[in-house]
Amino acid sequence: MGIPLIDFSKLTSPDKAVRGQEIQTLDTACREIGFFYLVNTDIDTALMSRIMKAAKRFFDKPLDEKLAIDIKNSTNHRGYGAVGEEQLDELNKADWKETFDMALDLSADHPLALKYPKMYGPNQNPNDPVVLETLHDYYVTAFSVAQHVLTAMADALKLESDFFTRCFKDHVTVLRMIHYPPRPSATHDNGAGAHTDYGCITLLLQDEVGGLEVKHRNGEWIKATPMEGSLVVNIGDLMQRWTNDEYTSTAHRVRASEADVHRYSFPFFVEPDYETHVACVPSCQSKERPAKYDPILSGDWIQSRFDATYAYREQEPA
Ligand SMILES: O=C(O)CCC(=O)C(=O)O
Ligand SMILES: [Fe+2]
Repeated sequence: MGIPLIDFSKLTSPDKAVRGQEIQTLDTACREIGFFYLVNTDIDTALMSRIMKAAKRFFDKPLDEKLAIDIKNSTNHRGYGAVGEEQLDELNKADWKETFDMALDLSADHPLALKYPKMYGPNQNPNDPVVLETLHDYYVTAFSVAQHVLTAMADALKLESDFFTRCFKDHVTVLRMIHYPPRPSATHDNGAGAHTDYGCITLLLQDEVGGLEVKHRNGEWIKATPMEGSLVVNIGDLMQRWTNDEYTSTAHRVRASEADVHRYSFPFFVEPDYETHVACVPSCQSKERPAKYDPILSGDWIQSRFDATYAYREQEPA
């Protein structure tokens, strides 16, 4: 089984029959593999190529300029992460990548930043206005695409259409740029270690290099081969929990690029308001299938997943 393809223009079609059929395909993809390609979105090829250029511009800057916005100096995890800083798979080698994270930009004295300082607060922005403007444009457009996908998922799960989207007032959705530089040695085959994503859904834009692999439930790793103009979307842990394990958060990894090859990718981690009450959705439980998980605040859950990654990193630096 490969990775299914969903047509965003059909998901948002005014023709009920067309939309209904695509929602059915979406539902099956979310249950069976938790990954799909999304085509014909509002992120047009011009915006895709703008953000690719912006990433090259940003990561090409001298290291000391990037370290001026080091993610280590941010309590709320925003800014630049140097190579070796993140290790997603604790049994493997350090991820061979550098990153940049941004999200909703709140001042440090905003009530939410005071209450949840690890999640809310200021961004650490690149000082290049072209890069910053591009990131902003991409964020806004990707957010709108994500909201349409979440609406379709709510419909697929027979919930009120805004069941998920109403939880995105003070959301913690993160846009990340990743640069995978050429691998340091022939034996370092790890771009990003095997992991699942923490949030609701992730919308990933990748360049033409390839390397992303998805773990099928039969144990095989399937290549998510780049498809021009598409996003790769996957279900995260929070959505899996919300749906009582009906929608699947699937492990994935990135193989290191070949010698001399640079890869760029852009995950958009769609995560709701910290105080979203995540309790098993009504349509995913019954007498025969009781709720498996206790209700939890979205932010507490995401934070606990995050802290687990950090704890490991602090014990055993890469
Ligand atoms: O770079 C990629 O293709 C995937 C990255 C990823 O899975 C992540 O950052 O969570
Ligand atoms: Fe991921």
